[in-house]
Amino acid sequence: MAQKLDDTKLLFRAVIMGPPGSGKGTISERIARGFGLQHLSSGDFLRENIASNTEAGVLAKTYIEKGLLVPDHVMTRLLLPRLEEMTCHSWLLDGFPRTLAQAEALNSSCELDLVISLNIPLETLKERLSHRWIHQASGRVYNMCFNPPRVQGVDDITGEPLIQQDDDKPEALVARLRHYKDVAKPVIDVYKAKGILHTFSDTDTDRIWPYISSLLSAKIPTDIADAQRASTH
Ligand SMILES: Nc1ncnc2c1ncn2[C@@H]1O[C@H](COP(=O)(O)OP(=O)(O)OP(=O)(O)O)[C@@H](O)[C@H]1O
Ligand SMILES: Nc1nc2c(ncn2[C@H]2C[C@H](O)[C@@H](COP(=O)(O)OP(=O)(O)O)O2)c(=O)[nH]1
Repeated sequence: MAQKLDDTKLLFRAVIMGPPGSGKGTISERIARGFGLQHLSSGDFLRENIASNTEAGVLAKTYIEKGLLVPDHVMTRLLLPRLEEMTCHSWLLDGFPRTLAQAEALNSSCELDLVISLNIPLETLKERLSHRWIHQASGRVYNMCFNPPRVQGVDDITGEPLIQQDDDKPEALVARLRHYKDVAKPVIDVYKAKGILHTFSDTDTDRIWPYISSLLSAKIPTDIADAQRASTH
């Protein structure tokens, strides 16, 4: 159940998990908009730290550039203080935890209400990522079929060129998806054992979304959603 801080404030904490391309970013945006949860993306947070040259950002960059996960102690040192600042907010974490060690660290710092796991067929992931283009500075994501930019090849907001990440290219994908499975399995098992895991399987985000939306409507009391929407707008 949502954690009660005082007589008036209820908080809701959720995690969204899934392999690269499963729609975490797309669905997180819809949840943030529809239910007022603050969307915290580990990738965006790392990019902000890299852009502002923080000590952790400089260190993280050396791993990301090699296509490696950032070490657990760096991630937890970055993310947990950020979550501790959010004591008055309901949030949705995207991209963290990715490993068992990260899940254990998160577990000792807060209690989660819900974990959404996206289980999308491999062929669909390959197809989607081969069409994914991003605006590198902001992390804004486009798909040339699903949500294309207004002008082909350029970011809607800045007009800067879009790029395709090397690890979204077909030759890197299969290894990346296999690696995700190996690392995520024990994390998923932990949340399953806690009884907070909800798994969604389909080839289309638009078909999954109504189920996620009704789950959240049932789990998030209306007064939390209203209060969160009011505080984020
Ligand atoms: N929880 C984490 N633990 C370790 N490294 C992380 C974590 N989150 C992000 N990273 C690092 O930052 C990079 C960018 O993360 P981001 O989530 O934006 O993209 P991604 O790995 O391409 O995944 P996805 O396609 O699922 O969004 C990752 O490739 C990884 O190196
Ligand atoms: N064709 C198609 N593309 C989709 C669908 N849902 C999301 N996408 C696109 C948006 C992105 O370009 C790409 C991956 O989605 P994302 O939200 O970035 O996923 P994730 O890597 O954060 O998990 O796929 C979908 O349902 N169909």
